[in-house]
Amino acid sequence: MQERIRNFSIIAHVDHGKSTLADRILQMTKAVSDREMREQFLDSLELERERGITIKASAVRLFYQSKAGETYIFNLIDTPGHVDFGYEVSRALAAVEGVLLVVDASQGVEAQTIANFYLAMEHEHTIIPVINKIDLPGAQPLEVALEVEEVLGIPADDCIFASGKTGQGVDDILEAIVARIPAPKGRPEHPLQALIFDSIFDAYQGVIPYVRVMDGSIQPGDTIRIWSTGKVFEVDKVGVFRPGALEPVARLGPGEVGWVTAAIREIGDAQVGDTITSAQNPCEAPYPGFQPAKPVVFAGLYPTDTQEYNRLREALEKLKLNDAALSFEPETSEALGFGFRCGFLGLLHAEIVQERLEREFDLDLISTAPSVIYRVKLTNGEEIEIHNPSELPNPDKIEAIYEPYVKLTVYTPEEYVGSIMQLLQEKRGKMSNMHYVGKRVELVYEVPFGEILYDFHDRLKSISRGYASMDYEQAGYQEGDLVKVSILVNEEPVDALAFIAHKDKAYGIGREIVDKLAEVIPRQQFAVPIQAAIGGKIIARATVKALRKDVLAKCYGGDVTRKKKLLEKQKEGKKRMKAIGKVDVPQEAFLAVLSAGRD
Ligand SMILES: Nc1nc2c(ncn2[C@@H]2O[C@H](COP(=O)(O)OP(=O)(O)OP(=O)(O)O)[C@@H](O)[C@H]2O)c(=O)[nH]1
Repeated sequence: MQERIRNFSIIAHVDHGKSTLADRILQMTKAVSDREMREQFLDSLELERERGITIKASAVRLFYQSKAGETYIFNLIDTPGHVDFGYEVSRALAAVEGVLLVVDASQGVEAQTIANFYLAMEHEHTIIPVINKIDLPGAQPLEVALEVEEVLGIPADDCIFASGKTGQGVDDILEAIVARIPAPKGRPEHPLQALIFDSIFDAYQGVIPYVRVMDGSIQPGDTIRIWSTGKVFEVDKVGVFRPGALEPVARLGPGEVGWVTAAIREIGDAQVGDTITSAQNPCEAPYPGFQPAKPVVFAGLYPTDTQEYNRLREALEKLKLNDAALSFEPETSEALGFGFRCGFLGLLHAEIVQERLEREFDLDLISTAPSVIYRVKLTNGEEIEIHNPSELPNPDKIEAIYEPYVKLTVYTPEEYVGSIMQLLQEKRGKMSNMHYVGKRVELVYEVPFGEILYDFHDRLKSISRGYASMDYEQAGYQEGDLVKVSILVNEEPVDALAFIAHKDKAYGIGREIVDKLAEVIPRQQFAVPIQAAIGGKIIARATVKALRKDVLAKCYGGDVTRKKKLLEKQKEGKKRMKAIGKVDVPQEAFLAVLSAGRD
């Protein structure tokens, strides 16, 4: 039985066609009938479908009848490709023995192709290179196969040419999965050791951990222990993933991928990365090698309606269960009231969390501009971490400020190298390596993380006509000449608008922000000054001019329904506003810092 199991993931640079290929595999293994088939079947979140990207890894069990006539169980774990979600990729990889490394035949090897390849190598997985989208008119499958050989050291002959769209070559992929990927090794007679690689929260069943059984087996009625918390539960059901459903089975043996219900109510009791073992006969050690997700970007999330604070907390708790990388703690802002400081893996992650909170939990939120984590050495010798720019102490208390750096790898055709180097210089980057791989160049830089957080990726794409790609990893802290810029609206400092910037850039950014705020803050009955300041010194100012007439003035004595309509409309418009003193400030204003001074 165990020798007929194949556990694998699909990894690729973003948009190289993982989800489409997974769809085709589902279809060709008859897991989904042609009638049920819809595009990107595994992307079950509404948001994933709309954005066309995969956010969460999902698992599915398939049956494949090989050309030799034997039936195999395939457990396919789909993974996201965006750099923000690298954590999900590493979790998925801990649960499989092999990967399909998908490379777009018209784009070739890109930064995340390389990064994902190394992740798979670290796990010592079998790698099946798939040159995908060969149906495209611009496809150059042979050249890309040679590039795979040159850059990654995988023989070009190992590559399978395929199209997830037309299905061409997909049967070769299925045969290669059987032939090249080893069966899982687990030992049935050993004590249970199961790795939690994902989990969901169900209102009725509680936390449902998704597991990969490493050793031993698990079945209903077993008493299990969660390794890190020591908590004990009785297993209610176990099962496997069928397309669109959780299907119960009698037991999960070594090498199998499935789910467990055990009336686990507390969200913290079955964390991703933890190990489940037997309470009576525990394994010796937890499954190693999991990197806990570490948020690197922080932003405040506040309900527009202060009454919704508790609902927001509950929503965050539920979401966290489904998203191991999310962190949050209560925060109060003078301007925005009670909310949460939330930690994310990157900006896309932050955006997605906010959208999911609003859609799935029907909340209306204001978010502050995301910021990196600064470290500050105080004059009294103490060292603190700053997750929120408004918390930065006064300059006289600060000895040094340190900002996070990333090791940024850019992979580009050689003709764009000049402009990319210029962009990196502007971002205060320092080159640490550059080498040619055929006609492509790999640039490695150390850059302040805060500098590439906002629009760097867009700018890189635009100056290279979409051909350059990037990947980054955190690379420690370095001292920086940084200052806090406060923003004052109607003479009042607004804590939620404060930001930290390099001294040389602070003036420019401050200028742009006050101009932007003056644009987006609606006119009031009175003129509203907007100012940027460093310490007590005003560095920029702008004014929101006073309204000339009030909305109702023109229907004075007129039609009552029209008047009502106008008031309704005004209320609508207020939805995403926060009153700061006497001034209504819209959501856009809090994000003004994102677009200002970045180019
Ligand atoms: N012509 C052609 N287009 C394809 C093929 N496979 C995928 N595409 C298209 O490429 C785009 C990206 O495909 P996805 O399957 O969503 O890519 P992905 O790698 O799963 O993307 P993420 O989930 O965001 O990482 C979509 O517009 C697909 O329709 C293919 O074999 N041929």
